[in-house]
Parts: sequence; structure tokens; C-alpha cells
Amino acid sequence: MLAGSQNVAAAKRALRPSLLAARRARPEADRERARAAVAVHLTDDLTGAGCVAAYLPLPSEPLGRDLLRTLAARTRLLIPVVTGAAPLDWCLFTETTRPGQLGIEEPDGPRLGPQAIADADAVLVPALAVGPHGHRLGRGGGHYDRTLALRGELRGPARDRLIAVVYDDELGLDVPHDDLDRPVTAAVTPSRGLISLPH
Ligand SMILES: Nc1nc2c(c(=O)[nH]1)N(C=O)[C@@H](CNc1ccc(C(=O)N[C@@H](CCC(=O)O)C(=O)O)cc1)CN2
Ligand SMILES: Nc1ncnc2c1ncn2[C@@H]1O[C@H](COP(=O)(O)OP(=O)(O)OP(=O)(O)O)[C@@H](O)[C@H]1O
Repeated sequence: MLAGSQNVAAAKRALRPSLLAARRARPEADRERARAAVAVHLTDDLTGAGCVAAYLPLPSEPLGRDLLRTLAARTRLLIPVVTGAAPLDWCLFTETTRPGQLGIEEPDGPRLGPQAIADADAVLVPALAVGPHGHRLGRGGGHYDRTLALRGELRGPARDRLIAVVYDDELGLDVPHDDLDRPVTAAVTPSRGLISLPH
């Protein structure tokens, strides 16, 4: 690894604990308000899509299962499955789920293969923070970076719809990044709504 990317990795590691602690400290009523607001911002925008990739949220993330149910009724909704240090695999959303690797729930249905990410018209991406130009801080597995790199290879350079879902105060932070990071093109927050991010 280059010295520069080692510094970036260390800077990312240093940022995560306070962001995770702030999420854990959010009262359930705030989380519920955030999930509901994000659903309002995304519903009309995404229900016209033929296929959307999202994720089964952890309790502290500002995305709710109600939005996933609404989307699944109207679009093909892809949900990730962690398979190790590789691009994420994908399943269609199912109401019943089981615990997967890393404590994240995963759907019960057949695996579609990592290349299914190329089918999505828009991708909802989990993040702990997002910079002003779309650089995102994830949980550190590199899962989404690998996945979005594969999507870029399969789809080519056309303008993409990669939407990070974060709380208001997590957008616009100074997020360290290197060449492996795949910037998102937009972010949604409870109060600010859906915002396009310039590269
Ligand atoms: N909802 C969701 N799904 C996702 C991600 C994510 O950030 N959020 N990931 C993004 O790449 C991948 C999984 N990466 C993960 C990396 C670390 C932990 C983790 O530290 N889990 C803790 C519990 C965390 C909590 O409750 O806040 C644990 O297992 O102790 C979880 C997922 C794929 N699926
Ligand atoms: N396209 C890639 N190919 C191989 N390794 C990669 C790729 N992208 C990132 N990585 C590696 O994955 C590790 C974690 O990266 P990083 O800290 O950016 O994860 P993250 O974006 O926070 O996590 P996630 O994408 O799972 O939300 C780093 O060691 C990084 O070098």
C-alpha cells in the first residue's frame, strides 16, 4: 500500500468512532423522524425506476423498512449480501430475512451475482458521512467501493445515480479519500432532502 493511502486509511479509522457514537446516541424518536423524512424525499423519485439497489438498514441508520416495502411493490429492489472482501452479491428484497455476515440482515431468496448491481437505475448507499464532492465514509470493509467500481466497469462512464443516505450533520464533512474511493453523485438527509453533489 502507498504511504498516501495508508494515511487516508488511518484518517478514516480516526473519524468513524465519533460518528458511530453520535448515531448510537440518537434517541429512537429522532431516528424514526429521520427515517420517515428520508422516505418522503425518496419515494416519488425512486418509484419511477425499473430497478433500485438499497440495503437492509441497521437500527441507527436513517433508512426505514417501510420505504423498502413501498419500493419493492413498485420496482425490482436489490439488497446486498456480504460475501467477504469482494463486491457485494445481491438478492431481491424479501419480507423475511436472516442474519448474515457482520450482523447485517440479508434476504432469503436466490443470489443474483455481483454483476446484478449494473441493473439498478439508482443505488442507495449507506454512509457514516459524505463530503461536499460525494466522497463517502463507510464502515471500513470496502464493500461498496468494490461494488461501485464493478458497476462502473459494467456500465461505463455515463452520469450515475448513487445516493448516500445520511443524517443532516453528516453531509459536507471533510471526508478523507483516495483513488479507490467511488464518490456518490447525490445525498439525501432528513431536513435537506435529495441533494446533487458536484464532483
Ligand atoms: N445496512 C447496511 N448494510 C450494509 C452495509 C452498511 O453499512 N449498512 N455495508 C457497508 O459497507 C456492508 C456491510 N458492512 C458492515 C461493516 C461493519 C459492520 C459492523 O461493524 N457491525 C457491528 C454493528 C454495527 C451497528 O449496530 O451500528 C457489529 O456487527 O458489531 C456492519 C456492516 C454491506 N451491507
Ligand atoms: N476497488 C477496490 N478493490 C480492492 N480493494 C479496495 C477497493 N476499494 C477499497 N478497497 C479497500 O478496502 C478497504 C476499506 O476501504 P474503505 O475504508 O474506503 O471502506 P469504506 O468505504 O469505509 O467501506 P464500505 O465501502 O464497505 O462502506 C481498504 O483497505 C481499501 O484499500
